[in-house]
Amino acid sequence: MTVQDLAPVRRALISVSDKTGLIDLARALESLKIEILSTGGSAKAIREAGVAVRDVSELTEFPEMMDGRVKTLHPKVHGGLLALRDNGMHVASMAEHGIVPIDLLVVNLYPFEAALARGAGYDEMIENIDIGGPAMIRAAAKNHAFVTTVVDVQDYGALLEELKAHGDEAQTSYGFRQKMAQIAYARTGAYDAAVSTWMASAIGEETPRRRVFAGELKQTLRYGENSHQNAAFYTDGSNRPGVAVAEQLQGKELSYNNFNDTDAAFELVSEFLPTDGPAVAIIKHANPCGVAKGATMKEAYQKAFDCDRTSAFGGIVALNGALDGETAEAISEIFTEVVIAPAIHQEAKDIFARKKNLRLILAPGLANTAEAGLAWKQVSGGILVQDRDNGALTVDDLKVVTKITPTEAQMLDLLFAWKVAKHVKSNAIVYVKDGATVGVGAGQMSRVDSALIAAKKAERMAQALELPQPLTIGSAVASDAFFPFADGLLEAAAAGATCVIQPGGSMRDEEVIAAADEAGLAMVFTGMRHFRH
Ligand SMILES: NC(=O)c1ncn([C@@H]2O[C@H](COP(=O)(O)O)[C@@H](O)[C@H]2O)c1NC=O
Repeated sequence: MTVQDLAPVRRALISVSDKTGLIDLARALESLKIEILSTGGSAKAIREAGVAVRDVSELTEFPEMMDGRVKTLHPKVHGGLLALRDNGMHVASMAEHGIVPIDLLVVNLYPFEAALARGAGYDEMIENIDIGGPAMIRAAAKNHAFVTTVVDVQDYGALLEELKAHGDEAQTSYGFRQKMAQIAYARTGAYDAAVSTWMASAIGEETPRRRVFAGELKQTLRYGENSHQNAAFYTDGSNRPGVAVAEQLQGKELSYNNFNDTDAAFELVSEFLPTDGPAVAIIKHANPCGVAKGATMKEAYQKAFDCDRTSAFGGIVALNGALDGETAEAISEIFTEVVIAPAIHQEAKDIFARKKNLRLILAPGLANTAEAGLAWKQVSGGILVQDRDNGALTVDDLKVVTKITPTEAQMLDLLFAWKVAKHVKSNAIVYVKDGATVGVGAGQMSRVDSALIAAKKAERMAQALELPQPLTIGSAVASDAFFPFADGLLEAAAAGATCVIQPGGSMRDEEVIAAADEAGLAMVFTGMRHFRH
């Protein structure tokens, strides 16, 4: 096979489920003197628009049959796509069997992903698995030395430009065909990823022997976690509310770290439903440095900010409700990288318009933290897959293990601390008072250190705010995993915590409970752990 840079396009086969842009494309191809072959519905639409088109069934001399399951699966189609135009034997076979070359394939597939999104039943999903389309795409893309393959409506414009760019005859360059072939294979790969992932869940296969992940480029990023790392953001097609589908209203492009931190902030604040009242989370390096509820959004922000004002500088702020003017004014007082909210008042937009660098993101509603799904993490040579941590508790799930039972107000703070601890890197210790974090210890290798660091931060804030004592005095404390020894719990007690929430389940639970009783603490067990790494 010799690769020609320019390949003529004299015949196209169009078979599209999504008919967007179809007529304009067909008209343009006709004006370029390209013969159009097409399948049932596509051919009908083209013909109705007054453009000349030949039915594939006329070419194959076979009717489309079995509800469209068989229409293009024929040697006259696949031979026309796959034949090497410079191979004598291929050319002879074409002549012998009446196969004509097909130089351009335009296909988009049965809308399997859309059927999945609307929760279609098993039989409907099966009928939405396209067979003939992927077969043609793979054939044409393999023969990109001669054939151009287009699978995305968004590429119609580039195709037409390319066809017109090389003189009077419609031709495409090798580079263009290669580029389109790569996209084509990624499309069929993503399609089969969606089919196999759906199938695993439909048949209750939790750990299928083979798994595929597919992504679509949302944007290239200036760099990754560090400036020497290339990076890009790919969406997974789930349309889950959050950073992937949110709209950026102003500010510089989100960086890799911005995406990561904004996601962490938004997932955390989404733990608090609008019915819980206004809530704000401030995130640095994927850990919260302040989370609070308030009577107003401004109050929630102020309380979150007061947890750790030093760390909040350059942070990511996420809100569970509308960003109003007074909250925007308060946020504007320090340097903030990103603000994300499910609604943004015009007044807030006007205030942030003065802060050109601040990235303002409008999310389409809160994330559903209870939603089931998979979480992926790359390790050397593989990918770890697990269920998303969608664990959630109510007061009824808690077991009081100490002599003292938490009061109703303490219970509320314990549950608040527990929700926050779920989003803090382990070992996580979170002190909460009156619906606001007052100390967060994150990512330490020792639980005792997390308890100590959080308490130290609270002391520092008390000094800065000129409070008579740290807010950890009389606080509720959450530990994301059990206390293996009493020492971590005693550190929290020394910091002034009066009630504790933790999973329980340690070999030394008895010892830890005895220490809690002796320190006069109320303690509840959740029976659920929230490690996060
Ligand atoms: N079975 C086949 O031979 C076949 N060939 C093409 N298709 C698909 O049929 C759709 C277009 O159908 P229509 O032109 O009838 O609207 C395209 O999404 C295309 O990928 C097929 N359908 C399913 O496999």
